[in-house]
Amino acid sequence: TTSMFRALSWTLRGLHCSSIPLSTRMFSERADKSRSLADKVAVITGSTKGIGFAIARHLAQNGAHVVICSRKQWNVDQAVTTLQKEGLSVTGTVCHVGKAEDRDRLVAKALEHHNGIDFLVCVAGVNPLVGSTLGASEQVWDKILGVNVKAPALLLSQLLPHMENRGGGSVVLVSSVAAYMPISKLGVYNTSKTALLGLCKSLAMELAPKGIRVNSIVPGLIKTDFIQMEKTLPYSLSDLNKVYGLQRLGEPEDCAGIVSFLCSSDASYITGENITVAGYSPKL
Ligand SMILES: NC(=O)C1=CN([C@@H]2O[C@H](COP(=O)(O)OP(=O)(O)OC[C@H]3O[C@@H](n4cnc5c(N)ncnc54)[C@H](OP(=O)(O)O)[C@@H]3O)[C@@H](O)[C@H]2O)C=CC1
Ligand SMILES: O=C1Nc2ccccc2C1=O
Repeated sequence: TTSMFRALSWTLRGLHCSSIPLSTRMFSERADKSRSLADKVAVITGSTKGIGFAIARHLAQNGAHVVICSRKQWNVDQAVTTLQKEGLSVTGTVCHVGKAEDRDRLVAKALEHHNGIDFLVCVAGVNPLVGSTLGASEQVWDKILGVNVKAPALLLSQLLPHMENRGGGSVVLVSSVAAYMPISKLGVYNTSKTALLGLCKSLAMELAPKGIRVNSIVPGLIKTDFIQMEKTLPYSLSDLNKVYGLQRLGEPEDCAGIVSFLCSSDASYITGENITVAGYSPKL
């Protein structure tokens, strides 16, 4: 509960609500110490739109230098320009996370002006298939697992020495409630998002001795371009939230404060966690 309260405080800080009454002196002192991510460097994949863009903006508002990327140069240019105009420290490059040479370019970009990397947030994800799991071609399996599951691990392996240089770091993976509760006709995607939860646990264990924490966020339905294909499904996923939840769909910004929190020193004893951001709780 305390960590969720801190997470909420981070979310509100991002919205510049600095006048929140803090209940205890101890909490207040700790929060002050960890206010800033200044001098930290964050790499965020799939960050020119939607959830990744909101996370990039929030981390940068908290003082981090943020390196954004996505597949399309135009999207990168637009996103960098928008955030720089807001006075934020942001650079970017084209990177399709499934391509080794693109990942190399991203790492080089992140190291251009800085001598290490502190945070990696893996947001890029794809779902090219609406259809049955067993009807999926090998090509579809390779694409979905390649981008959603393999790429975060491969990119992290490239960034690892640069995180170790900094004496530790924080990694955040982006799964989905589809990991817990399969969405019909998205079987391969569901499977990839469940695999990410396993990846989170394994990496958390392997990297703990190096002081690198690995957590994941598990979004529910968030209003972005990604969910356009929901309209092709024979039912409305937002009904779930209407029955169990906070009676609204999520906004990309709903996913941002929790990531800044997980990167911050307030979360320094939290690793291997999967945190749902769905307006309802799909698990015990
Ligand atoms: N929206 C939702 O309801 C939910 C989303 N998620 C997850 O959140 C993540 C982001 O989704 P969301 O923000 O909604 O999607 P958006 O479509 O709004 O944004 C996706 C971003 O990722 C980039 N991108 C796509 N493919 C790649 C790739 N191969 N390499 C690098 N960048 C890429 C896109 O830019 P470009 O086209 O230039 O590459 C864009 O910047 C995904 O992993 C998704 O599975 C999870 C649960 C719910
Ligand atoms: O792709 C997705 N579509 C969704 C709809 C509802 C909840 C999660 C998701 C996804 O991750």
